Amino acid sequence: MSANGQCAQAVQTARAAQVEQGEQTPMLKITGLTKSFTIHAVDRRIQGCSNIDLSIMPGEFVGITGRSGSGKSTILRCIYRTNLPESGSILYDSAAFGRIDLAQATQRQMIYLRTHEIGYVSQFLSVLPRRNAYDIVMQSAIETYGCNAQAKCRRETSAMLRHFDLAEDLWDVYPRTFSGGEKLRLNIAAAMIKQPRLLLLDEPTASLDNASKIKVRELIERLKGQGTTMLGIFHDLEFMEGLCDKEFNMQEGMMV
Ligand SMILES: Nc1ncnc2c1ncn2[C@@H]1O[C@H](COP(=O)(O)OP(=O)(O)OP(=O)(O)O)[C@@H](O)[C@H]1O
Repeated sequence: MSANGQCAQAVQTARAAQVEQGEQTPMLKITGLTKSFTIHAVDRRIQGCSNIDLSIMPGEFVGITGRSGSGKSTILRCIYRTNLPESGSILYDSAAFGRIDLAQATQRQMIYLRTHEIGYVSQFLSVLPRRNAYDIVMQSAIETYGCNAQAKCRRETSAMLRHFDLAEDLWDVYPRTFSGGEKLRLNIAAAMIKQPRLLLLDEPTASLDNASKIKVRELIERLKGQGTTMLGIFHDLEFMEGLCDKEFNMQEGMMV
């Protein structure tokens, strides 16, 4: 068994003991998270988020709302570590590493977690060069099911692309030319095929029509049913209704 496999087994045993003793720990516990940005060109400091405390239990769906620029995405980017937190801790209950502070984790640990445990869907697709739409989702499937399960990966990839109504004549096209909604649907398909333990959703319905929003909602409900823990930012309050277990509002970098 690999080192990661042994580590994951030890973590599972410890977790089972906790559940037996009725001490379920949060999947994510953020304490005092602060992040500001320095814009050197104008010698200015801009507050992203300030002194954020937030706990999410396993399987919970937590929603964050708030005005544009209030710091919502900064929190998600600190968890995913595309922003390096300035202070505070982000304790994540990892399957492979046990309790790990994402604010302090190494790059190698973060790459492992992004590949296997933590998914991120943003309103923007970071397009990979020379990868067509099918290959992008297929790559996520291979990372999930392994390269020995090619047939299953192909089946799941096609099913996911069809679920999000991505026209088959776009499957072999580089997504650089896609519309905003097509890019977003592809992004969601690639993230959701992984069935991550923790899914971060940064306005996943921003440029979708109603039919696509319903499909996103269906998939979120399915993931929730499977026990995926989710933290999502939404402007569309109607979409959030009945979906979130807890809801927080951000104002000027603080959670209220
Ligand atoms: N990389 C960066 N460099 C400089 N300033 C940044 C950077 N990222 C975010 N900010 C600033 O931090 C503040 C919070 O940004 P953030 O993206 O978290 O807001 P938001 O609430 O997600 O907004 P929106 O709803 O419009 O996406 C904003 O004032 C923004 O200009």
